[in-house]
Parts: sequence; C-alpha cells; structure tokens
Amino acid sequence: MEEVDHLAHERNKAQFDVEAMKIVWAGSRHAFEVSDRMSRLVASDPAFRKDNRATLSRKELFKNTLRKAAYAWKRIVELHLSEEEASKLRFFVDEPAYTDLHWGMFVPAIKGQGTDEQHQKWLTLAYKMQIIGCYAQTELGHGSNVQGLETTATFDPKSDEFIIHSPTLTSSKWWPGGLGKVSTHAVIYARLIIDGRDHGVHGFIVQLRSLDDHLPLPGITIGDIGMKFGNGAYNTMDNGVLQFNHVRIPRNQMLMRVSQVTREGKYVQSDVPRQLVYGTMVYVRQTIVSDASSALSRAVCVAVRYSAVRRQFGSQDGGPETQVIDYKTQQSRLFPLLASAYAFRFVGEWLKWLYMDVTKRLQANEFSTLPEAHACTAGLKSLTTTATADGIEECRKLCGGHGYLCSSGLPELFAVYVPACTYEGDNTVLLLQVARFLMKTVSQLGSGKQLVGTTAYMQRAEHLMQCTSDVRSAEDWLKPSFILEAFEARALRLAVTCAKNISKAPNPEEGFSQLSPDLAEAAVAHCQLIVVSKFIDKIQGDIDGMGLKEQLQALCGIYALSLLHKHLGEFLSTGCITPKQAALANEKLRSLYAKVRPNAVALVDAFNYTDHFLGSILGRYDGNVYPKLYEEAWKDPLNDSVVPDGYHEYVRPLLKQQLRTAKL
Ligand SMILES: CCCCCCCC/C=C\CCCC(=O)SCCNC(=O)CCNC(=O)[C@H](O)C(C)(C)COP(=O)(O)OP(=O)(O)OC[C@H]1O[C@@H](n2cnc3c(N)ncnc32)[C@H](O)[C@@H]1OP(=O)(O)O
Ligand SMILES: Cc1cc2nc3c(=O)[nH]c(=O)nc-3n(C[C@H](O)[C@H](O)[C@H](O)COP(=O)(O)OP(=O)(O)OC[C@H]3O[C@@H](n4cnc5c(N)ncnc54)[C@H](O)[C@@H]3O)c2cc1C
Repeated sequence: MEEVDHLAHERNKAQFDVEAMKIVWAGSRHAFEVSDRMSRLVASDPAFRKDNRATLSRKELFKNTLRKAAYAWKRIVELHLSEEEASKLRFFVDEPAYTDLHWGMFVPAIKGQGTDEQHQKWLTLAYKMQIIGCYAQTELGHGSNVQGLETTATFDPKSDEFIIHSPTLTSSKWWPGGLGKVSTHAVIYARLIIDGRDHGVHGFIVQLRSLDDHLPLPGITIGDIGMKFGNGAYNTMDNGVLQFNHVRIPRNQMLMRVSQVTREGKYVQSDVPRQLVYGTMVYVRQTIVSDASSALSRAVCVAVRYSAVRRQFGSQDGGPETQVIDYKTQQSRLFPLLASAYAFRFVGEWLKWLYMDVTKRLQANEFSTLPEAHACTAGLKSLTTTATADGIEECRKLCGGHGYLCSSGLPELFAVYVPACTYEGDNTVLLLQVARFLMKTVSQLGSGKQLVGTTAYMQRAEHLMQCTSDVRSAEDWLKPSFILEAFEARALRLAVTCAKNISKAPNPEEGFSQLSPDLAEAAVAHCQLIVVSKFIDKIQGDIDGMGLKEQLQALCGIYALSLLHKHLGEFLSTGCITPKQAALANEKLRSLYAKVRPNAVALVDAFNYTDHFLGSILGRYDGNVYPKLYEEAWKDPLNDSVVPDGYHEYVRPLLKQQLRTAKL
C-alpha cells in the first residue's frame, strides 16, 4: 500500500532548509552522519525492539535489557565501531542499562582520578568489558553530603592493604546503577583512615563479584534496591545495595592521582586540588545537559507533530476543524519548549567545550578555571533537567488524553527522565553551589580582580546596577544587546541583593542558610543568562543554509522572552524593565509564535529522530495517528480474550446477586 504523509502540508510550509538544520542540530556534518547511521542501524534491527517494555514483568524486563546490552556490544565489536559510534549506538538503543554506568562513570572515574599505572591495568580490562564497573558513592544515609559518607577504608601497614568496611546500616551503598546484579567491580567512595586519622573521602577500585561464577566475594553483601517509579522506565537498571564486612584490597587500588598513600602509610597530598575527587560528577553533569536537549526535543517532537494532526472545534461550513497547534494557548505552551530544546542543545555544546578546556588545563596543572567549570556544570545540569522534566509533562498534557497512553511514549519518557533532577546532584543542592560561587564573585566586585568567563558581565556592575532598559518598541526586543542587558541586570541585582542581606546576618553561614530560597533564584537567573547568551553566540557564529538564521533568531527570541514573561516579577521588581517594556516583550513574543508556526513541524524534523527512537504513535513521522492507535489498542494483552480472566470469579457473582435482588 502506498504510504501517505499526513503531515506533508505542514512540511511544505517550511521556510528553511531542514537538511541544513539537521547539521546545526547535530553540531557538525560528521556528528550528523554518525548519529544518522547509528539510529538507522538500531531502528532496522528487530533485536532492539522496545514497544513491549510496559507489559513485561521486572525480571523479564531486566533479562531483556541484559540481552540487548550484550547484543549491542556484539555489534560494536563486529562492526569495529569507534568510541563515538558505540556511544551513539547505545544512545539510540534507548534503554537504561548497567553499561551507562560502566562507560559513563566507572571508566571516567578511573581516567580522571587514577594514575598512569592504574589506567594501564584497569582501563585495559574495562575497555574490553572483561570487567564491568559501576560508581558507588551514595549511601543509604548520605547522597548530597558527600563529606558525610560513612564507609571506611582503613590502611593496614602490615599487609599493605585497605580494609573496606560498612560500619552502620546507613553506610550501606544505595542507588548505584549496575551494582545490584551485574557489576563485577566498582569505584567506591570511602573515608580514608590511616593510623586512626580520618583523611576524608577518596575513591577505591573494589572487586565485588567473582569473574568465574558471579557470586559476591567474601565479606560482600549485594542486591537490587527494588522497583522504581513507572512501568518499564528506569526499572531496566539494577540500582543496588552493597555492604562491606572488612573486605581487603591492595593499597594500589586507591585512586591515587589526587593524593597517595605510601607503603609506609604516609598520606601525600599532591598539588592537584582535593575537589578533583569530585571530577567524575563534573564530567557527567556536563553530559546530562546535552541529554536534556535530547529528552526535551523528543517530547516536543511528539507534541508538535500530534498538535498538527489533532483537530478540535472551529469547523466552518462543514470544513475541517482547527488544528490544535493553531490555538495561541497551545503555541504559548509548546513553542517555548521547542525553543528550550534548541537552547539546551547549544548550551550543551558550549559546556562540552568548557569541560574539554578545563580538562586540558588540569592536565597542565592549571586549576584556575575549575570553580567556574563546577558552577556551570552544576547550575546548567540543574536548570536544564528541571525544565526538561517539567517540559515532558507539559508535552503530555499538550497531547490531551492520548498523551496519557503508554503508546504516546510520553509517560515512559517522563518516568525515565525525572530522576535526572535528583541523580548526579539534587537540583536545589546544585543551585546552592552556584549561589556560593556567585556570592564569592560579588564579594570581589570593586577589588580590581578581573572577572572572566560567565561572570565577566559583573565587571560592568556600576552600569548594570542602575541601568533601565532602552527598549522602545516590540521590535527592539529582538536585539541581542537589549535582551542581554535585561538578563544581566536581573541576575546581578538578585545576586547583589542576596549578598547585602547575607551581610546583615550574625554570620555568613547563617545568612546563607536564611537566604537560600532567594539564592537559588539568583542562581537560576545567572544560569538562564548563560543559556540565553550562548544561544545568541551560536546565532552570531557560522550558520549556513537557507532561512536557518531567521528560524534560530525566532527561537532564541522565544526562549528569552518567554523566560522574561515567566519571571516578570523579578525583572520588574529589580527595576530592569518597565511594565510598558514588559507589554512590548509580550507583543514580540506573540509575533514570534506566528513566525514559528508554519515551520514547527520542520523544526522538529530537524532532530532527525527515527520512529523507533521516538517510540510514539502520536509522534509518527507520517502523522498517521488514528489507525495506528486503534491497531495498537488491540495488541494489549488484556484484549487477548474477549471475556477477561477474573470475570467468572469476581464480576459474574456480582451480576447474579443483583439479578436476585432485582427479582426480590
Ligand atoms: C556519555 C556518558 C553519559 C553517562 C551518563 C550516565 C548517566 C547515568 C544515570 C545516572 C547516574 C547517576 C550517578 C550519580 O548520581 S553518582 C552520585 C552523584 N552525587 C552527587 O552528585 C552528590 C552531590 N553532592 C556534591 O557534589 C557535594 O557534596 C557538594 C554538594 C558539592 C558539597 O560538597 P562539599 O561539602 O565537599 O563542598 P563544599 O560546599 O564545602 O565545597 C568545598 C569546595 O569544593 C568546591 N566543589 C564542590 N564540588 C566540586 C566539584 N565537583 N568540582 C570542583 N569543585 C567543587 C566548592 O565549590 C567549594 O569550593 P570553595 O572554593 O568555595 O571552597
Ligand atoms: C535513578 C537514580 C540513579 C542513581 N544512580 C547513582 C549511582 O550510579 N551512583 C551513586 O553513587 N548514586 C546514584 N544515585 C544517588 C543520587 O546521586 C542521590 O540520590 C542524589 O545525589 C541526591 O542525594 P540524596 O538522595 O541524599 O538526597 P537528599 O540530599 O536526601 O535530598 C532530599 C531533599 O533535601 C534537600 N536538601 C538536601 N541537602 C540540602 C541542603 N544543603 N540545602 C537545601 N536543601 C537540601 C534536597 O533539595 C531534597 O529536596 C542515583 C539516584 C537515582 C534516583
């Protein structure tokens, strides 16, 4: 049968070159080609089928994930895929698995915190998957407060070993992905004790299970922590619990790049800052920002396509009803999310650059940009994951009732995504890290110290603290200088107000604690400024292709002005803009929605997602939603029989009883 593109009329309206936008979205032609090839490879292989996840039991689900992970590895080896291709392939398999932690945290922890000899020994095994590792930091009693971890690693000079021990119930490792059922090894974080002295938290490589029969090694108790939120979803992952009972490991299994313990039991702190023990978290937070753009763009792709297919009300003379995407309220909820997906993509690209830059500097023992890298990764991880989790849920609502069906793909996407607001640092805790960094920076204002990087704008404090916006027309709100000034002034004024209020407290710690809700808002304002400014930088760079710049300018305007609208109270109360200018911003926003409307479907096509990856009937490329939804309903196991199991036991007797009562 001939395939019909129900969205062809939408695609024909596009005013830009979609193929060129695909390259911009991917980051480069090379990145696009790799991504495109890997997504097709996965989509065309029935072994990677994923449409049955919601109906599997936990055990079936988990075994299925093990099968897919093994098969993915087989294909990676057979096809001699590069690291970049392999990681894209795993991404498109789209199923959380122990391999995420092996490649995403275990390997980077050893790379970042291990010595050359440790790299030689452990990375060689890990790269071939001859050992499988996880990242075991969090405990039952402490996650956010890493310095509060209780597991101990006591040096025994007689045997030249560390004794790893869980002294309390709350010191049980709890949550690490891959730990519960699969990992043979872990990088664990424990307090280093030498001669009774506590040297704080350090990383150690510990073997957990036998490489022969997979049983836990002596002294190790290990298991899965149980079902998590949602059907399918993150339950493909074996988040685990782990207790140590005086487990011995050789001294050379402490990760010794940051500090060392000698044969004699001497603790040696190198020039490298202690905070590098937290380095893996900086790396992963940076990857989480790019992942946010992937998750949000996926939900937005579903909601945009479905909003163009769905019609309600407004039929004139028996003609078709209105496409719901034409309702201004739908646009005002949907287009800021579309714009955010692009914004997070570009800020993620920049953050990757920042991370690579700081890594190069660290290798050359230059540590000055580490605090900024920490603040940016922490803050942007927090900002983008919060917005993405909320955005996925909004997309579900934008799809009305059908969005609540598993076959829309949105419930599972939400359930898989929402822990990103907690893992790798609770989002509020991370904002407070940014706030600390901001308070330090504000305290340096006027000291003559040159501010660089993302706080460079504070250098113009004198102007930004007293300026009022020069915006006179709605059109002015498209000028980057006006947008930037408003966002800079708001961020700086919120931070300076916090600093002033903290200084009134009996001591800075008490002040910080009292002001923490305001500090978190100041941190959000600073992070939003970063996203807006990186979007503007992107547009001002090399963008080739018909109509691309215009579309990106419109999206950038929508991102910035919808934030201005959402946080209007802050922009007005800090005196950065006037109510009249706020009204002009809203006027501009409305015209930008109208500009994006004919391009909306093409703008989500530019994500280049296969139907397999989207996993959504509502978001199908061809828009053929209704027949497929109808077809899918009949596949539900509940429809295997006409009369359901349980009818004769529980329904029939009720009906009979009512018949008897009726006769009486
Ligand atoms: C392609 C691969 C993708 C892989 C993706 C895999 C994803 C898989 C999915 C899930 C995995 C989830 C894994 C996890 O969740 S692992 C556990 C994560 N845990 C956390 O994030 C804990 C959060 N807590 C902390 O980070 C810290 O405890 C803290 C909140 C920062 C506080 O720490 P501490 O008490 O030591 O710090 P202070 O506030 O006193 O700060 C001391 C100074 O250190 C600086 N600092 C803090 N952290 C860092 C850092 N990471 N890097 C650099 N510097 C840091 C801080 O700013 C202070 O500096 P100052 O100059 O002010 O003294
Ligand atoms: C799906 C998933 C996967 C995970 N994978 C791993 C893994 O692989 N390895 C690993 O080691 N860990 C892992 N974790 C653990 C995760 O990193 C922690 O749960 C996370 O860091 C949050 O810490 P917490 O649970 O202690 O939260 P808590 O700190 O107990 O947070 C509870 C509440 O207290 C608030 N709060 C806490 N401290 C402060 C403060 N100072 N100021 C203001 N408010 C505060 C928080 O905002 C939050 O609202 C995973 C967690 C999840 C959910």
